[in-house]
Amino acid sequence: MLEIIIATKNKGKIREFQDMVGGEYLVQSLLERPFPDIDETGSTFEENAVLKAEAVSKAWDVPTIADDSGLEIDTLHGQPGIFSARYAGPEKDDTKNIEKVLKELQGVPFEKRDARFVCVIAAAVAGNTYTFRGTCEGKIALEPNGDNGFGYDPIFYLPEKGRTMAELTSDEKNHISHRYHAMHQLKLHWKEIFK
Ligand SMILES: O=c1nc[nH]c2c1ncn2[C@H]1C[C@H](O)[C@@H](COP(=O)(O)OP(=O)(O)OP(=O)(O)O)O1
Ligand SMILES: [Mg+2]
Repeated sequence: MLEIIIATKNKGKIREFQDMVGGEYLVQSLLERPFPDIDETGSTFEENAVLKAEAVSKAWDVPTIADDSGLEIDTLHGQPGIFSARYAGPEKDDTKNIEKVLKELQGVPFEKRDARFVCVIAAAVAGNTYTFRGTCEGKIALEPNGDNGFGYDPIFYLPEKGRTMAELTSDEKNHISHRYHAMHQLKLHWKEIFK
């Protein structure tokens, strides 16, 4: 079976990639293929995704995809953006990150709470690297709801669904998410990249 590495230890991402890529490929993550933490020193999602994908593909010599993603909030001028994982501190605590967002948005009315999830996937294969971007538009809810998914899902409200991302089934999320849209772009180019 062909192998592909998903260059992350984030269990939420791993689950979603396994659902989206699994089947034809043996999908491995950095839980099975250990790798030291990679400093995300880039200033864009693209730069960080490339850093992660190239470091891991060089070390293991296996086709690798990496995901750099985050939440952009309009009234915060796009913050936390590439700093989403460590917004409330270095421990990458989802609950604390959510609390910080809700605090920053205290008193901001619903119509001014527009936000989007952004996902950039970098694919590093045989010395070449490609990036694909996907987004998902929504609103920051007034309080958390639901316990599916990960990260900021409990406060990411989807007006057309009438629910937060964390209230969707994984199957529903995997058909509308920023990660799905980035993955869809990658799949359109899959044969050229993974030949
Ligand atoms: O579907 C999502 N639903 C909710 N929240 C999400 C999602 N996608 C990204 N996010 C948030 C989580 C984290 O706060 C940040 C990603 O940060 P990011 O650096 O890409 O990931 P990470 O450090 O957890 O793992 P790694 O870099 O090893 O892949 O954005
Ligand atoms: Mg990270």
